[in-house]
Amino acid sequence: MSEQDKGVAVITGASAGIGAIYADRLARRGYDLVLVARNEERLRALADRLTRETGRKVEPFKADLGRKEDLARLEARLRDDSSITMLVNNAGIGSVASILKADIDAMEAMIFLNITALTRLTYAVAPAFAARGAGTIINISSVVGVAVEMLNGVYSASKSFVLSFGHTLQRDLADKGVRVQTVLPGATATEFWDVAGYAAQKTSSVTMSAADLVDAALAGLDQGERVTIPGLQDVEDWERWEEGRRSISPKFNNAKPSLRYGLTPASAA
Ligand SMILES: NC(=O)C1=CN([C@@H]2O[C@H](COP(=O)(O)OP(=O)(O)OC[C@H]3O[C@@H](n4cnc5c(N)ncnc54)[C@H](OP(=O)(O)O)[C@@H]3O)[C@@H](O)[C@H]2O)C=CC1
Ligand SMILES: N[C@@H](C=O)C(=O)O
Repeated sequence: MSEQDKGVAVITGASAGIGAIYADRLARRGYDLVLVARNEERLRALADRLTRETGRKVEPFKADLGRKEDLARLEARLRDDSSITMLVNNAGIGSVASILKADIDAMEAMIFLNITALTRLTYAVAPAFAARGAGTIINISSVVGVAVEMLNGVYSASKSFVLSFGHTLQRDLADKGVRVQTVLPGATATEFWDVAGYAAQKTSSVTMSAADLVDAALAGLDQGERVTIPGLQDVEDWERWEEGRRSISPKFNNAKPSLRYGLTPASAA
């Protein structure tokens, strides 16, 4: 790999929305690309345009990450291709339905794509990056991973998983030369909302463009942020939240239940 060569970025969910913008921006930053999604026609059109405009090598990789066989093909590629230097775990679907309206099979499929696929792809690439002492993993979570009551509960919980998983990846990979960034988009104007069942959100005054979202997320990566929340205006709000979470953590484990439960500890009985 030459000095200007950034290697290959694998982007899941690259046929539309946030993933397609990552593809554009990373090609312009000098990455060759592997673009993953189900819609091959869209992937090819994007790959042709980016190759024409940037001269980078761009490969469409048709895969339904909701299917184990397709996921396994991509896992193998991530394990075996030493030119891969970045994974953007972006593919995901959402819903606005409450538990009384949502279909359980659709929820299971969402869990598989948003959690299982993202986890398996990370587990495939992380040992290779750690062995090479370099690599970047970008996981797309959501602000609803924190503001969990805002959308469908399974969707929000899946994004809380991505945020928690990111914290421990950062802990486990910190001294291995592997960067891990977790991105929490707020409402962003993409087809996500057509799939989720609330298309009107795309034109709301608080909704960000996918271009602004990705440009801010990449600026956050450049600044060394581990968690990037493009819409949050004051980063101290996040820092206070994190400080609260970290300061309560050492207080949870205790051999005795709290006095507020009024129990006589078993050890004294
Ligand atoms: N838009 C928003 O407001 C927010 C989005 N996010 C997150 O951002 C990420 C990207 O979403 P966004 O760009 O908005 O949504 P889009 O619907 O615009 O894009 C989703 C992408 O994922 C791909 N995809 C969906 N299902 C599968 C599958 N089974 N296998 C492979 N690829 C799949 C789609 O391609 P194809 O159909 O061709 O397979 C598409 O490329 C998601 O993880 C989402 O949860 C987070 C917060 C807010
Ligand atoms: N983050 C968006 C969805 O995940 C939202 O804010 O609605």
